[in-house]
Amino acid sequence: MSKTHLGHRARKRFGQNFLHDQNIIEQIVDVINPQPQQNLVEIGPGLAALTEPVAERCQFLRVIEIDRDLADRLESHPFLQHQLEVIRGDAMEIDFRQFRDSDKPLRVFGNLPYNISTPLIFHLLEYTSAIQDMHFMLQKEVVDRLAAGPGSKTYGRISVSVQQACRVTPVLSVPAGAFNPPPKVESSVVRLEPYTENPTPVKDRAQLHALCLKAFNQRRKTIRNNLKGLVDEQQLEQLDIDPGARPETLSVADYCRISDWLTDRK
Ligand SMILES: C[S@@+](CC[C@H](N)C(=O)[O-])C[C@H]1O[C@@H](n2cnc3c(N)ncnc32)[C@H](O)[C@@H]1O
Repeated sequence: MSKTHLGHRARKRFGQNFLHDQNIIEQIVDVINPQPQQNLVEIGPGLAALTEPVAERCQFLRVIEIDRDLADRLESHPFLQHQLEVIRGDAMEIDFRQFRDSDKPLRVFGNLPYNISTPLIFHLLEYTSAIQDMHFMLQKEVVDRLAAGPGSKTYGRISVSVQQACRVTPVLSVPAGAFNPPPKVESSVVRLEPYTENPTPVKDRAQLHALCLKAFNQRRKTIRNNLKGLVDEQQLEQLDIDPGARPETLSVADYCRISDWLTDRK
């Protein structure tokens, strides 16, 4: 356990790095831009660094917190009690469709626990039809991967899967000193906006995710080799894909074409 912050010992296993820099907190809340009556959900409110200023602007919000001590604190918060619905549990197990409201599209935000940020993003991709936007603090390295285009060293499976579903915009760099305890890495805030009119539709997202896992398994190998047993060379050519290309040179649209071919073949 690390040093105390507001009387709470940060728990490593829950990825607890609490924001304490008021200037950065204000910048993040400005980026989220919460409005009265909006349907907001925060993942990992912790000691309410973002919760308080967001609740001030939107009047009511739901928060999902796994740490029982922190959930207790939030439920008895001196001035937020009536503005919060505290959901105790693991965000990875939450069906976000339950928060859908036909008049108020869901907005999700959070300073995410870095130890589960990638699986959590994949979990949230299952609910993009119910979500208007997401703002997350992540390791800078993860934000770079989310935003990377083909040909870049950081372009990989998560870039393809997330960019297929969402517009990705890195919005703010945050130094380690803004947190208590400071993480060992740099952080960034990213905005993810699920497409309403998708420029790269795909028939089955689970198929696309499985395909990308295989395609990027060995980055030095060609796409022909990585997809051996799944798609043969001739088929790749028919799909207008060079079988000798490396996985990081294929576009999101290329992966969607292969994925749809696999789906149709089932
Ligand atoms: C990086 S801290 C951020 C805390 C606070 N929002 C802030 O910015 O100071 C991550 C928070 O997520 C909570 N958390 C960790 N794993 C979680 C999970 N699976 N589901 C929900 N909350 C989780 C932690 O207990 C902690 O409060």
